[in-house]
Amino acid sequence: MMSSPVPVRRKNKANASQNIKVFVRCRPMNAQEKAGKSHNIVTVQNSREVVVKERPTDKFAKTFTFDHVFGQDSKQIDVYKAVAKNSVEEVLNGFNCTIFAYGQTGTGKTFTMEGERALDSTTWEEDPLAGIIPRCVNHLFDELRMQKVEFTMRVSFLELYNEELFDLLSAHDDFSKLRLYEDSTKKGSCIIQGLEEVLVRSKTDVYSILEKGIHSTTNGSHSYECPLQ
Ligand SMILES: Nc1ncnc2c1ncn2[C@@H]1O[C@H](COP(=O)(O)OP(=O)(O)OP(=O)(O)O)[C@@H](O)[C@H]1O
Repeated sequence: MMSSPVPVRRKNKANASQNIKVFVRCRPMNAQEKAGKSHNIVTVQNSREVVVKERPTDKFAKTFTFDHVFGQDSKQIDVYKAVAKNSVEEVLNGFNCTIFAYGQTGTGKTFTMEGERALDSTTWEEDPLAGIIPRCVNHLFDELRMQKVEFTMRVSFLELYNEELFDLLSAHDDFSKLRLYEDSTKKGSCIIQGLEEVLVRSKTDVYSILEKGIHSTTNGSHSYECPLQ
């Protein structure tokens, strides 16, 4: 079993001291690990703690505490509700939020952020396997439609691979135009110059951008960051 921590940076007026949250999601063993008779080194002790024991015979174990721990049977909807739902609401209140999935290859970042498509499901929206990104989009558009406000939404999709930046929505193959700067006017922010920003009008627009971006990834591997602004 491996773990994939998902820290969430939040600016919350009411709780400004707690603007970063760290979650861990443990994925089930895959077929190869089962066939190889691998053993779990991580046990979910309760909703906040994992216990790591490198070998089953080890006497000593280390306990790590997080804001929330998701076990191997956790559902996409429950991860969304605990990790991202509040951030979407904060974005709608004018705050910037980032949801960042971190973990070694094969730990479940793509599964958590993007999700998968169940065979019998026609849209991202109804899909129980949809991850955090399509669920955020769904939530944002539903809320904005209910509030009947005028809005503009632009989407960028960026991959950081082997310390290089790739614009997944760019029509050109020349990635050298992408440059990363610290934003001197906003503390803690950065600017990616040259990054494509696509205007979107509906959930469907975003889902097709998501599909397009996924097809452009290097190796199908991602470093996932989902900035909500
Ligand atoms: N919570 C989960 N429940 C069931 N299967 C999962 C879960 N998390 C990951 N998997 C499965 O594990 C495999 C690896 O997951 P995934 O591709 O999301 O990893 P990753 O961290 O994005 O890897 P990489 O960095 O190489 O892109 C996939 O086949 C995925 O379906």
